[in-house]
Amino acid sequence: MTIERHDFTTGTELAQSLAEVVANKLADAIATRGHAILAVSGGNTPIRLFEVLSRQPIDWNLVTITLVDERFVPVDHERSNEKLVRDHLLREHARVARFVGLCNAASTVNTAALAASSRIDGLRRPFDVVLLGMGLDGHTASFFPRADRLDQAIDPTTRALVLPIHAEGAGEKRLTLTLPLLIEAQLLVLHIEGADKNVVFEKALAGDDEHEMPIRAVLHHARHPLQVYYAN
Ligand SMILES: O=C1O[C@H](COP(=O)(O)O)[C@@H](O)[C@H](O)[C@H]1O
Repeated sequence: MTIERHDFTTGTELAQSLAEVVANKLADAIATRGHAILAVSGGNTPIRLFEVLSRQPIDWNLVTITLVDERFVPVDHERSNEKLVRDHLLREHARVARFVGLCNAASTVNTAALAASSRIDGLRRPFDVVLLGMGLDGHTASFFPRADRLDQAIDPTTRALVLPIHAEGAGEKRLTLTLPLLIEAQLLVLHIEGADKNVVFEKALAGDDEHEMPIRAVLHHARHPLQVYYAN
């Protein structure tokens, strides 16, 4: 496992620096392959980053944005990661990007996962940029400790793309991209803010049990150095 750590005094400085790095990577992909793919996390941490990123002057009409995970709620629900992306990232210059969500009007999380798998299967791999977050329980994407499908979700050899997943600590049922899609990203970023998350991250580095702290599956299998962006 190789980690490259980037520490910042404030979340604002982090957002500015990371937004430029992500935009440059997307612009490189556009120059080389004609389009770029960005997969982002939900939750609260990326809001400031999304807003700075949305103002980066790149060819957003050639960028596809998707999610690493989603809560199985209506897409206009306050806890929807899609809503977060629509409100904070798909605006300014980035409003013209193509968005591929994980939720649809499916009546069950299983059928939503099947539909999302076929949409994700249509995207070029490896993704150019994957932005991960981490919860205080050591989850990333929707790889929660004790989740019902955690074994398959963090299997680096699984052929599944999107899984329905449920865990006690996760609130609603979830949809998650599986580990292979994340670890093969050309630029893989873990974005964490706050001293409490830093403590959790140090604990993850100090142990091996991926079921206890599923973020370790990313640490163990990332194909390129994991870029850790941290602000107090
Ligand atoms: O539930 C989720 O939580 C994590 C971390 O969120 P945060 O609010 O602590 O930043 C997030 O990475 C994930 O995408 C989201 O679904």
